[in-house]
Amino acid sequence: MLVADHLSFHYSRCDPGETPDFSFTFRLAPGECLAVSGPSGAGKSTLLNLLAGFLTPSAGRLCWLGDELCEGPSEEPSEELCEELGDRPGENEAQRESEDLVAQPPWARGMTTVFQDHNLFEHLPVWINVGLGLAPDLKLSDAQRARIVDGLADVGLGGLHDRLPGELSGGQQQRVALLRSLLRETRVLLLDEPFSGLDRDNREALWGLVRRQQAAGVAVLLVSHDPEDVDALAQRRLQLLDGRLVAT
Ligand SMILES: Nc1ncnc2c1ncn2[C@@H]1O[C@H](COP(=O)(O)OP(=O)(O)OP(=O)(O)O)[C@@H](O)[C@H]1O
Repeated sequence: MLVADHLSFHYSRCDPGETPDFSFTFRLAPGECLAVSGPSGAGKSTLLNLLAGFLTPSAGRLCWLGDELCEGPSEEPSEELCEELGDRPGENEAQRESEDLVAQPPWARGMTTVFQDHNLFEHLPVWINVGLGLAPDLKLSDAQRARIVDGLADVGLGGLHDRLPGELSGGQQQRVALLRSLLRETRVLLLDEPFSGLDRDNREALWGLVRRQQAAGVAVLLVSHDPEDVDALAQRRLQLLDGRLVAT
C-alpha cells in the first residue's frame, strides 16, 4: 500500500494566496489504479513530483508497505496511518521533532514516472531508449531483448527499432517513452496524461500494457482528463481542488 499522509508543500517563491498550500492524503493499493483529475494549475504535477521525490515536502509522510519513503519533520501522523504502520500515535513524536526531513532519493523509491514531455535520448535509437528502462548499463539478456522486440510490436512500432526519436512522430515518441517505463521493474507507476494525442488502437494497446503491470501488483497513479482512459484503467478516482485530493 502506498500511503501519503498530509504530504505538504508550498512553492517558496510564491506569495501566500498565489498558489495553494498543498497537502495530499490518499492511499493506493498494489495492483490498483487511482485516477486524479483537476483543473490546470491545481497541482497535479506537483503531486507527482512530490511522490517521485523530485520535490521535497515541508511536512507529512509517504510510505510504501510500511517502508518510509519520506517523513517530514513536523507533522504528526494521523491515527489512521499509525494503524496502517503498526505505530502508536505520538510514539515517534520526540524523535521526529529532533530530526530533519528524511527522504529517499527518487532512484531508491521504486517508482517510475512518465512525464508529458517524452524525455527520450535523441542520439540513441528506439530499441536502446527502451532498453535503458530495463538495464541502464545496456547489458541486456536475451529475455530482455525479446521483451523489447515484443513490446515494440505491441505498441505498433515493430519496424522502427533503429530509428532515432527525431525520426518518429510525436505519438510514436510517446509510445517509446511509455513502453520504456512499462517494461521497468517498478512498484509504483506515475503517469501524467500518458495517452493524450494517441489514436484509439494505440491507446488500447497501451492500456493493455498498463493492465499487465497492475496484474503483476504495480500500483498506478494516473493523471488524466480523458474519461475513456480513466474508465478503461482506474478502480478509483479523486479530484485535485485547492491543493487537496477530494472524492469526485
Ligand atoms: N516551480 C514553481 N514555482 C512556483 N510556482 C509553481 C512552480 N511550479 C508550479 N507552480 C504553481 O503551482 C501550481 C500548481 O502547478 P502544477 O504544475 O502542479 O499544476 P497542474 O495541475 O499540473 O497544471 P496543468 O494541468 O496545467 O499541467 C500552479 O499555480 C503553478 O503556477
